[in-house]
Amino acid sequence: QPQWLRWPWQSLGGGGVGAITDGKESQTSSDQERRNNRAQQNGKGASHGVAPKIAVQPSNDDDTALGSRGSSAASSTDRTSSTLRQRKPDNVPPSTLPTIQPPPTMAPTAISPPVIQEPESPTTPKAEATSLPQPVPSLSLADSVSLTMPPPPLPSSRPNGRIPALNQYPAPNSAQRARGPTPNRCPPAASSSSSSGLAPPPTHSSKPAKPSRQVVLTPGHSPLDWARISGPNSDLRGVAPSTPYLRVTPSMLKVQTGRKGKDAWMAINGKVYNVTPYAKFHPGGVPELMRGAGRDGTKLFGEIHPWVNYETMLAACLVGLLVDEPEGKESEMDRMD
Ligand code: HEM
Repeated sequence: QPQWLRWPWQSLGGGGVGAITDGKESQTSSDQERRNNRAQQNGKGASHGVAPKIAVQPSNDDDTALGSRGSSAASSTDRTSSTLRQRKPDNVPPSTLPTIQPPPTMAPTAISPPVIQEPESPTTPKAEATSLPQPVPSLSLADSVSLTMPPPPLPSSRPNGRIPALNQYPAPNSAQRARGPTPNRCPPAASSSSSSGLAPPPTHSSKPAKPSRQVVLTPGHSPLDWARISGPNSDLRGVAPSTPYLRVTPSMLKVQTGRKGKDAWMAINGKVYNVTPYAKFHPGGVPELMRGAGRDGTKLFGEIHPWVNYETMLAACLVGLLVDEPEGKESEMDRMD
């Protein structure tokens, strides 16, 4: 076995340290230094306490020994493989050769050859990248026209040909619109006729504000309180629980006025409700609600607040359906009148 292949413990010279050399390399001295640094980094990275370390010493007589082989092309070709190969030196004495130090825990016969990988270190020179620049795509405005998304369709291309009208908010039948504009947001035309201030000019699109006719409800009678007690499982009809929905005639409705110990029934759109439990929760007050008691309040209700969802609010109070008077009964009632 040649001396240059022996491991340190095989008692080469230099204090029992074996030698590996880069041997017939074809680099300049600066290339050699870079490669040496890399080899030392690889030795650290690959060791992790297991793989043997490699310490490569520069061989200054490479160029003289190799002569014309020291071209840059040959150098770049050998660069990757030079750290993996162990080459026989030409004229280098053993004491100046690179050394391998096995980890102390490994037995001499169990040592595998050092594996050195090319590092991905950012310090590694990447001269090839700069010598082969990537073509940069041109980004002129004219070129990008065909690459970009088409513009959105114009408003005139809407299916019904109409743009959603923002002036339709709030909805025409909403409470906000019925109450008029928000106070201090759009002053009346009379006060804004002067050009002072930042208020926009009057639009004349909304009615003048009506004074609210809502009353102050007694504690425990807020809309939330009503929602709580009139839930889906509530029965506030005021009739026997097993009673089916009634067919309520006008004569039956007429006596349910809320007076003389009778509950107040009110018909709205063909349904008859017992509004007595709701009376103290009515934001318009009890007397206003009682205007529709004992009769068909559909017209009255619709004139004041057609947006109110009475069907949901009074579901627990539904007594039955308003039906026509039977023929005989009607004639009898007419006679009584
Ligand atoms: C036909 C009989 C009724 C009359 C005469 C009447 C009258 C009124 C009045 C004058 C107001 C005040 C409106 C305002 O703020 O200026 C009002 C508000 C209200 N009423 Fe009635 N009401 C009747 C039936 C009902 C019924 C059956 C319900 C419920 C199911 C109801 C629910 C409400 C609600 C929720 C409000 C507040 C509306 C809001 O703030 O937008 N009303 N009502």
